[in-house]
Amino acid sequence: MEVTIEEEARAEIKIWNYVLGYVKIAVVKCAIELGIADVIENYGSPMPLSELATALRCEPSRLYRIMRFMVHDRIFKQEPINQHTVGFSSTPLSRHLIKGGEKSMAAFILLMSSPTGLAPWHSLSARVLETGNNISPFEVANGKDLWSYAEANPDFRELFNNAMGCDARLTVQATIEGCPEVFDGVESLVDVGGGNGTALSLLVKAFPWIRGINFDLPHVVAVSAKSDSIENVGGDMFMSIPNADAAFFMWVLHDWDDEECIKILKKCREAIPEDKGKVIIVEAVLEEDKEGDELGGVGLMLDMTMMGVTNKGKERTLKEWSYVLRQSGFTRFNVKPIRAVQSVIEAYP
Ligand SMILES: C[S@@+](CC[C@H](N)C(=O)[O-])C[C@H]1O[C@@H](n2cnc3c(N)ncnc32)[C@H](O)[C@@H]1O
Ligand SMILES: O=c1cc(-c2ccc(O)cc2)oc2c(O)c(O)ccc12
Repeated sequence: MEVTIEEEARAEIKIWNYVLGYVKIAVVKCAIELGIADVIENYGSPMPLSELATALRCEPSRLYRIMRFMVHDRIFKQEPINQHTVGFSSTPLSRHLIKGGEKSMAAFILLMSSPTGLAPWHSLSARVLETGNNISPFEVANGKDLWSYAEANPDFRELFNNAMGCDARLTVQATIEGCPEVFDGVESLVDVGGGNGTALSLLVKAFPWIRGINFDLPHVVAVSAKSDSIENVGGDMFMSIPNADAAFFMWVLHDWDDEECIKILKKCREAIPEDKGKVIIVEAVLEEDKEGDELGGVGLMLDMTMMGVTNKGKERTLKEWSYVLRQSGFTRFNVKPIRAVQSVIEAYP
């Protein structure tokens, strides 16, 4: 088939985007480390380069080049201050770079751009080969699987748990806004693999009738947030799960293969009441590839991440979720899309 000049031109632009693909994460890492988004947000009106450079103690011409890149990528806006000067302003995107902000993804970006975060990507091809077995690129690079490595390295554990907390804040907010009815009548909720407790603390705040149990590996809950309405319980979800009206799983089942998910979900069935119990699963549901479906593209990148960092984890289609749930003894389920890469799946015994 004939290739048009436009197609060839688009291909060349696209290949340069792959060649220089690391630049975007390098620049946002730099912006987070310098605190650029924090300073511009606090300034409250368009901030001139000279003041930004002074506040951050940066060399103005190099800071200008960083800002020019981020304005081009629509991270910041450039707006006139007067006839002669322009200043930089925040955008919804730049607010994700504010450290500790409620929409912050800063800790996630710091995880992904850290040496440990980048290490898995050097051995993805080995994983795909027939000889690749079930050892993840993460384990090849770090000598241990993700969970054992996190247990042995407190600094990495904190980086990882803080990164997951970033997503939890955004996704739980989207869940609360998108399908609050899921939590009606739920008096006790166990968050299985709840990490540092970010998700559960937001859920009990939004739905104050819920008594929460944050359940994770013992070394994780040892440093999880403490509160009156949440009990932290350490254990292994493959062995047993604390009893509750409902079990909540966010970004946990995609870390495991079907057989492992079925084991976990069978333990979960034992933990919830047969009549009014349910599981609430917050995970991506992959769909057929649709042109321009940006969220679908994020789901597929997440699937690559699962291939890189877990030994057997993967993202699942609706058919694959249906298989896992039915094999675990759940008779019916529904899927609720929310404003996130994940959807909310409610499944009943
Ligand atoms: C990707 S994180 C998700 C954390 C949290 N649900 C969130 O979305 O922010 C997966 C969690 O599963 C936990 N986990 C791994 N193996 C586990 C096990 N055998 N029993 C209980 N939790 C486990 C990890 O410690 C980690 O906190
Ligand atoms: O988005 C992620 C990223 C990771 C990750 C990346 C790099 C590393 O060196 C370790 C972990 O892990 C994730 C994960 O386990 C998960 O359940 C969801 C998302 C991510």
